[in-house]
Amino acid sequence: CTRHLYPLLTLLRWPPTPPHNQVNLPPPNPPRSLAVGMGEERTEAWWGRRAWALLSAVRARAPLVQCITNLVSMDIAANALTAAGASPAMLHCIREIPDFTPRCHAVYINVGTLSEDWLPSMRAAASAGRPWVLDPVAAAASQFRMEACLELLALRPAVVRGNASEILALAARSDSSPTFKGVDSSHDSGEVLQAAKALARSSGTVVAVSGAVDFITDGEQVISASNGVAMMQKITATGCAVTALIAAFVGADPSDALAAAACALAIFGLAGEIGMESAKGPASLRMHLIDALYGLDEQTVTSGVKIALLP
Ligand SMILES: Nc1ncnc2c1ncn2[C@@H]1O[C@H](COP(=O)(O)OP(=O)(O)OP(=O)(O)O)[C@@H](O)[C@H]1O
Ligand SMILES: Cc1ncsc1CCO
Ligand SMILES: [Mg+2]
Repeated sequence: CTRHLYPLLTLLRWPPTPPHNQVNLPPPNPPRSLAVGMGEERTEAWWGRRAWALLSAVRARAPLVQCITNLVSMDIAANALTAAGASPAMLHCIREIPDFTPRCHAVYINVGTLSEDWLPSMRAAASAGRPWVLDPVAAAASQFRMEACLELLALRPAVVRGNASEILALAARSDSSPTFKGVDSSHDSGEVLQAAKALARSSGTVVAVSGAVDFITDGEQVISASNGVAMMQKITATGCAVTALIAAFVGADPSDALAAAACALAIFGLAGEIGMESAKGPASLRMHLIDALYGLDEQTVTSGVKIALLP
């Protein structure tokens, strides 16, 4: 009898669904800040404890991270987030943003395969009131892309993470670099520190430059994170994946985006170092890095991350 009843109930729209505007859940509770020991001197040991506290918070809180990211990176970003304990959702349809984005702990926006169709979704998600993180892939590729990045930047991401060339182009607001190499960097991270600081100050966000050493700045303080292996550059979209991880860390504790970005970069690099012990090349490093991220324990993180506040 119930077999026949169900189609009938569906036709009668029973049970009734609430009106559209009541389907929205309230935004997630603001996570409890992990800002313990904030007054203490930020020694290497302090950073080790902080990195472990943040990774533990991601595992415990499983922050929901909406990712509007490029088509190349979707798989590695979703897998890195899941291995770290976060909950990724690759949604980019503008019709879904009013319902879905307010429920997220953080939003990740990446312009790697930008199109006119996706830009309105990026604007809407960045404006939804959730903490969000920008990856300005190949910012200097075209005038359209540079203008899109600058427009998104004006919507105040908590963190912008790019490679050295991307940060340099954004800081100069210029898409006409003679050394432009597409999604890859033609500069070292250390070369663009002043540009990163200037960009952080002018945009009011934390800026992270990845490379052999990652630098993270709010325009005043500069933090270095020196984990990672060069082979990570030979896996496409590792930069996109680490920006997604930064979004998860910000989602787990939005109170200190500078620390969240530094710890996410160091932890991702540490997973790369451990992964490299078993890898034979880029393809197996990709797999072992994700395994290592999943398996990190307290001892490995507290003794393995290399984070320092520059004088
Ligand atoms: N020479 C290196 N030594 C150690 N780690 C590195 C090196 N170069 C990059 N990394 C690490 O690799 C990751 C990706 O950084 P990278 O600067 O290559 O990003 P990206 O150019 O934006 O990458 P993609 O566009 O492919 O996503 C970061 O975690 C970074 O710390
Ligand atoms: C290869 C590539 N092209 C656009 S995005 C992307 C992934 C690395 O940034
Ligand atoms: Mg990149």
